[in-house]
Amino acid sequence: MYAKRLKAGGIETIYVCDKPESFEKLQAEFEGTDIIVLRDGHAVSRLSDFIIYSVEAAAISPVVREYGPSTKVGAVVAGQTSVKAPEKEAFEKWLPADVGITSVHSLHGPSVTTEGQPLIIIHHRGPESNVKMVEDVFRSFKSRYVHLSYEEHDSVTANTQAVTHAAFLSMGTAWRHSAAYPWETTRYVSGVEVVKVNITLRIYAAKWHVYAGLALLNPSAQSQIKQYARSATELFKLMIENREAELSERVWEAREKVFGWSKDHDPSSSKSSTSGSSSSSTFTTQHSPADERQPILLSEDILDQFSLGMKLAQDKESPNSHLSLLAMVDCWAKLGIRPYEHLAVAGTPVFMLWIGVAEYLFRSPSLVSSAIAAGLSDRIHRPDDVEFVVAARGWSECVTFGNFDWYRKRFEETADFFSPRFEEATKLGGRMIKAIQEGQAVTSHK
Ligand SMILES: NC(=O)C1=CN([C@@H]2O[C@H](COP(=O)(O)OP(=O)(O)OC[C@H]3O[C@@H](n4cnc5c(N)ncnc54)[C@H](OP(=O)(O)O)[C@@H]3O)[C@@H](O)[C@H]2O)C=CC1
Ligand SMILES: O=C(O)C(=O)Cc1ccc(O)cc1
Repeated sequence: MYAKRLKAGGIETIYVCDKPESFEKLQAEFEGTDIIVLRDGHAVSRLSDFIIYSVEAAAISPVVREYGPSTKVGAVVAGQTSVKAPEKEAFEKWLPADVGITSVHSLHGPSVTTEGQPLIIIHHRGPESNVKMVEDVFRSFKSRYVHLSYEEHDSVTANTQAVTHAAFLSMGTAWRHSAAYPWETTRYVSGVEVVKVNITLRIYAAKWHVYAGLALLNPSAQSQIKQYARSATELFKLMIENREAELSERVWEAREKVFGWSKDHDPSSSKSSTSGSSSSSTFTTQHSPADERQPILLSEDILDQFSLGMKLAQDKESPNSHLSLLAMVDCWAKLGIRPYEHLAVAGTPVFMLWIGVAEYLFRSPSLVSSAIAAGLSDRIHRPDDVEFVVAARGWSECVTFGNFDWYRKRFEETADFFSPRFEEATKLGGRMIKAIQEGQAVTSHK
């Protein structure tokens, strides 16, 4: 993606390489373009003024160790790695001292437009003028530059990506263990359920190592994923033990802490009432911009257009505990995560949609009450909730254990289950993201 878009954006000379054994394959891929394919990283490093390592996070150290010493004197080196702790260590250890380090990270996948998306720039070593050079290289992307340190990068992406992916990965694992395609039941074919299903499939259709890297190698990610699993487990126990008062208190407190809305406040219906400022509150409320902004998601009717399943006229909505969402907001509250602030700095499309789904549920006091009631009494979703808790715990253990092979196996088993619908889901999901982002752009320009 970078080679092709940078070329299209006017960068004159671009050298690329893959592993030496993939040289011929890469030549075929770039045939007819002006992009110059070289045999290995030594050849690229000796010729280039700006070098971007775009490899798996787990491979960054051996790859920089091999090719870093060949870097041209005075060149600037970057990585596109999604987690920066291992990249920083590898660059410091293996790059010659006369080489600058100004790294990057585009916060989106290759099928999304670069325009308006955050592009993190990390200036770590070398003259300040290198930052301008990097900004100029990427100018044609029309991305939004965000300047962070290596450490700030890993902290913000743990908050935005790691725990969000854990939620969608758990949904996928739960559906697989229920041996049910969500679009074949009547329960996941409309409204916000469409977003849950499409994003889950989008993640499972992508490369396992991207998610494994940012979950297993980011120092802040493990504890957050563990808290998400703990939140899901504790809320579920309150549900099945029928501890209504405790469940309600916990959910409403989390709503207030994360969104700034006190229990009786419905931001959609009474714009004038104050939010999150109840003096009886025992929480320090976050003065969230949630109250002043337009909702992230589109209307339910529009979301229905992106469904993989069909809603039949006679289908009655059965109430859903939305355990995955109650657990997310509880987890954000427990960790003091401020989702809107992180979204504004460095949100990915997936994170934006996930906040949108949580916001949709938590905006409406009646939907929150109905989710709590469903959690306590509904028997239709409960088997899915059991699978969800087991799945969330399983992903958390896998990440804590830090084993890439285990992660890959868990990921690929569920990916295989969903693979027949990947093509269609990726197209639908892409259109859905575009529609929602365009809706956002329209409302933010009003
Ligand atoms: N995909 C996404 O949405 C995003 C990804 N990123 C990050 O970008 C980086 C690249 O990801 P992505 O392009 O998606 O993944 P890919 O799997 O497509 O690319 C990784 C490449 O690195 C090559 N590679 C692995 N080991 C070596 C080695 N020893 N020497 C030379 N090349 C090697 C791989 O070769 P081979 O295939 O032969 O193993 C592969 O071509 C990752 O760190 C990822 O986290 C960042 C933003 C978004
Ligand atoms: O939006 C997301 O969270 C994605 O899943 C796509 C993605 C994956 C890896 C990155 O480093 C950046 C974006």
